[in-house]
Amino acid sequence: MSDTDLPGGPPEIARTLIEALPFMRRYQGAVMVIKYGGHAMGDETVARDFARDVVLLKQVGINPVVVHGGGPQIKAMLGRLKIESSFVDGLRVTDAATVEVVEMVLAGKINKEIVTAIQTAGGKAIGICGKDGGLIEAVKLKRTKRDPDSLIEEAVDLGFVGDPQRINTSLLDTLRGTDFIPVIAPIGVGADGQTYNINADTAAGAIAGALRARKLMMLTDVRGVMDATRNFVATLTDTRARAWIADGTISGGMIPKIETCLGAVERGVDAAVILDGRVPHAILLELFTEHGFGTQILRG
Ligand SMILES: Nc1ncnc2c1ncn2[C@@H]1O[C@H](COP(=O)(O)OP(=O)(O)O)[C@@H](O)[C@H]1O
Ligand SMILES: CC(=O)N[C@@H](CCC(=O)OP(=O)(O)O)C(=O)O
Repeated sequence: MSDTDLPGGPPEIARTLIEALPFMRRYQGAVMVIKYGGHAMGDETVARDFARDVVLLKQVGINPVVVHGGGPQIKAMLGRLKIESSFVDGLRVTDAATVEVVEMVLAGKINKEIVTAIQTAGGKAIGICGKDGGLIEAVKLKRTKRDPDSLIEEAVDLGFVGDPQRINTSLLDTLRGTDFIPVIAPIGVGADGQTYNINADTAAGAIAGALRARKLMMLTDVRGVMDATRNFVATLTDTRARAWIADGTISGGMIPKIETCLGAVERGVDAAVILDGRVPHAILLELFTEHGFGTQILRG
């Protein structure tokens, strides 16, 4: 039997593994923060593949840290409980009843589902939220909006939406030398014990910055960042990103995502990438191929 009888068979698999080798060597021991968005985790097969990818990273000596969202799942639970919800610039306005549901869904249900998926894929995972070990110290997020008529900056009250002030990495540092993969729900805690709902992108960026991660990967439900004509862009600079936010090319949930990536590279993360988590093995394609897979956010 010749190689041509084996389309996508052993020779191609071997080539793929060989191509991955230099990247595996380059990333040996590196911390990779993976933001796993609520939209990216919808499908059961994709969720299983995600877990397998994370286990593979750990197996080859990389240190994945998973920070997850769960916006659609929070929406569904709030709907069942008949609690109304609204968003300002991609952030959920969070009152006392809402923050309770957010914590239940994120730190309870979703966090443990991801832990179970990783364990089922043969890895070891430990699920925590920003309260555990005082991981994410937060304060109430301050937001202002300019009134288009008077041009005066007005305060917008988002309720219990948190702004991470300090990331206590000691628990994550301890886990780094072990087999355990941390899975983090974006719930923060105030000095007074108040629970805060933190946008998962923001939490992932703060954690990636504090850990000086090699890469921050933001898994979402689009190919990457799209320009005004809806074409995929492979790289996006700071200046262009800000212009596109101002003219509406980038909107909604993509705004905190881009702001987070910009903040992370400023804080010393080598690369921040937005990629399609619905594509099977998106993480492996990003890390172990020459051209990567998503939109890379750059300074300048
Ligand atoms: N320029 C843009 N390029 C890509 N997506 C965009 C853009 N502007 C807005 N979006 C929206 O941002 C969404 C991703 O943000 P979000 O829904 O918060 O995802 P996640 O739940 O994964 O965090 C996309 O589904 C898309 O509708
Ligand atoms: C303040 C704020 O908006 N918090 C988010 C937290 C979850 C999240 O960010 O989930 P995704 O990554 O799936 O969008 C929320 O309540 O939906």
